[in-house]
Amino acid sequence: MVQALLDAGVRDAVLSPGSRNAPLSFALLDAERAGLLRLHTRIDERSAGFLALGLARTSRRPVVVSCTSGTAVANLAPASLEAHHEQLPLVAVTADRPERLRGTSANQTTEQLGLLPRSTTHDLAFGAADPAGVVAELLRVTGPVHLNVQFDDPLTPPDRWVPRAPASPELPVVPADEPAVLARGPRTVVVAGDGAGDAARELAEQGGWPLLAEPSSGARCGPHAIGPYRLLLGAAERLAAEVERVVVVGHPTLSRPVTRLLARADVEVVDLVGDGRWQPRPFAVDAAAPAWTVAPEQAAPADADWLRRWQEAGRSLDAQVAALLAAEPELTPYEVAGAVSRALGRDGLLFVGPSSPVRDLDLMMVPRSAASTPTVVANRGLAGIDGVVSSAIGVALGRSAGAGREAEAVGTQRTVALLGDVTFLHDSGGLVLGPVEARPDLTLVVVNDDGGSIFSMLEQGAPEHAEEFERLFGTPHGVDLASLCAATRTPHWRVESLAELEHALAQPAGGIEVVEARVRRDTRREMDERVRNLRP
Ligand SMILES: Cc1ncc(C[n+]2csc(CCOP(=O)(O)OP(=O)(O)O)c2C)c(N)n1
Ligand SMILES: C=C(O[C@H]1C=C[C@H](C(=O)CCC(=O)O)[C@@H](C(=O)O)[C@@H]1O)C(=O)O
Ligand SMILES: [Mg+2]
Repeated sequence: MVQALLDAGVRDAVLSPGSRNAPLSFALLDAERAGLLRLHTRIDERSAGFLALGLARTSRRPVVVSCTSGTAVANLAPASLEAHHEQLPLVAVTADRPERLRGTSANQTTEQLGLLPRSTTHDLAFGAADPAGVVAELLRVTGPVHLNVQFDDPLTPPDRWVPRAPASPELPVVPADEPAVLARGPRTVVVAGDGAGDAARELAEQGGWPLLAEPSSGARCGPHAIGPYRLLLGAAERLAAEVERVVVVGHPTLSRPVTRLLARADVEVVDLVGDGRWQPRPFAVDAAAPAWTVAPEQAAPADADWLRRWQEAGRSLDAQVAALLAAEPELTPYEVAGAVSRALGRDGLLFVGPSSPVRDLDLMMVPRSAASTPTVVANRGLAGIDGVVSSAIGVALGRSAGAGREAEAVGTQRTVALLGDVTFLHDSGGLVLGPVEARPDLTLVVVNDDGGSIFSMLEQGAPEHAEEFERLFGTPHGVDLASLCAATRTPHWRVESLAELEHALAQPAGGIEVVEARVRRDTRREMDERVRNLRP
């Protein structure tokens, strides 16, 4: 089975300890000893799943996560769900008791098929005829896979196994789709959500249209990208009212003004479907194709000033946001996001957590040239706050040279993560690594406002809910992150000012480190309102 996984392109495996999965554990170690894969062990299966997800994201290979039977399997569900919504190749190989024990009160025995509901599932009977064929077939699907393997005693191998070097599988080459032709036509904007890719930027530049690109779109660069687009789409914004057509690419998830724009009855929506991961759309679509190109012979856009007006308005708002923040007496979360985005160059990679950090980055990440923009990735499939520390470690490891790894999937410079304090606490167990586990260079920038500030800026943050807010939504915790990091001997640096933060970012310690930026949460709603009320 492990040989089949190697032949299918697996080069990383994450293992959580157990007895029932011992046959697999020994075989995975044998494969590592043969230099054919990297084995990572993690105590917590939920962290293991998200570590594997991060590895799959940047290595662009299927990654195995393996565990014992029982509740361990259910702990892989969050990462498997995220893998489904992002169509990432997560291969859960779970150990099970033999079928004859199912439905009995045998120890650590439950119905494991279906525990990972959005995964292509196969139940492999003990001693099955052709496990390799099963694995090879399973790994041809896109998205998460659940291979449930019944193991029977004895669980420890009589001798060691010597795997053979896998034939390097030709990673599937997806043929480029023949693009459909799009008239230059009306006042158009291109919305690039998570995973959109460079096609969104290229189309916007072909059409002469403004590009409204989220940080993890892979398109937030070039002269058409409008940084503070979300403010320009705000309620009272004239430019937004003039939009007649939207080309939507990738998975937009960040802001209600974009959701409202896509839902407008007077706006034509053209969908660049790509690989179809996010179909069907939650809004009406007037035209869809896997690829689009602008008719070269078409006349110039109906409104020759359309792009220039967006660019000027964007520059005006950028300047106003900078002035507003400069007048703040203390470090703000917006400045943290801006400093982190400036700290990375072309080959840098930023993993951004959900909630306010990704939205602050959406406002503050000033678009640069395509040649100088770092890669930005996030778990936007379901925007969970779970597993973010582990996914960030996995993303960093997936970039580094490993067993049998070809050239870098993405960049070679440093990896930084930007996440909130509640998100960090939710997976601080991701910092628990054994003494021989591979450790990447990774700076985790934790924006600590002692709770969940996102809720302050939503309906539940309104003054009428003030009495219940902290207990139900703010969830202050008072955790001392320095002590928490000390427990795993993770270097920790607390900063209170922009200068300190920039200094910390310029001095990466090597290995996994935490830079804690202390900011206020009690002024967030009011400051957010002032930002949203800015007008070009
Ligand atoms: C697994 C999961 N649980 C709960 C939520 C709901 N949720 C979204 S954001 C958030 C709070 C995040 O707080 P923090 O990480 O500190 O970010 P902040 O908004 O304070 O910057 C919560 C609980 C979620 N998205 N995923
Ligand atoms: C808190 C959760 O997620 C919510 C976070 C923000 C979303 C939102 O409305 C952002 C508004 C904006 O920036 O324009 C909200 C939403 O999509 O409605 C998310 O539910 C959560 O419960 O996970
Ligand atoms: Mg917070």
